[in-house]
Amino acid sequence: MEQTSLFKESGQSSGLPVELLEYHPDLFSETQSEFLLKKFIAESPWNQKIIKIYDKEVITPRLTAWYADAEAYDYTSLGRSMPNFWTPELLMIKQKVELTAGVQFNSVLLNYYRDGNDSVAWHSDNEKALGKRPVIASVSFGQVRCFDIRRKSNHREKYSIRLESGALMVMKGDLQMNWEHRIAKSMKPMKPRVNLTFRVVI
Ligand SMILES: O=C(O)CCC(=O)C(=O)O
Ligand SMILES: [Fe+2]
Repeated sequence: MEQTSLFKESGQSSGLPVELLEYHPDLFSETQSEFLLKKFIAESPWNQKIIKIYDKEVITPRLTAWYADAEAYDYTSLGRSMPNFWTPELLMIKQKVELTAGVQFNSVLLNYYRDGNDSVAWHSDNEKALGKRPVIASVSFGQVRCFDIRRKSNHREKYSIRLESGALMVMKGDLQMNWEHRIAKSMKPMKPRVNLTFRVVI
């Protein structure tokens, strides 16, 4: 079973070296973030996926939508659904994120956490299609949620970073190789949050 967060809210500094994680608050203003949050919630083609965990089918506790360049991926051979076409808002955000991250992305995964019951379990984004040391740029709109990080080889080595509305976090280097992350459920009342993770799929 998934647990609620064990960590104290530790502010904006993750404590991790910048070679692994960068945090850029206020990439988008409060007004812009509020506008984009509402637009994404209302207009994205949200899916709720069913995944297998230990042979049991479970419904993912959040909604997702994904977008990619038409030529970015051989979708059919990987059994993935067709991506959606970029919207003007996503292209605007992508451009801004690319300037700060210094990488050009060809896809984005949107996650919609409706309330404190929505979450993503411990994982690392180490799919083959992302390459060995992927740069993943994560933009958050809406409710501040805690992003927990733990070392794979020693779960006691852990960090937690509050992802604020309008902020950009860049994950890179060995982060996906040696660390896992999650957004835990919360007992506190939580308003909606939309997160965008820009990726390069190869
Ligand atoms: O919502 C977040 O901040 C994290 C999402 C995430 O880890 C993912 O999409 O792989
Ligand atoms: Fe992730």
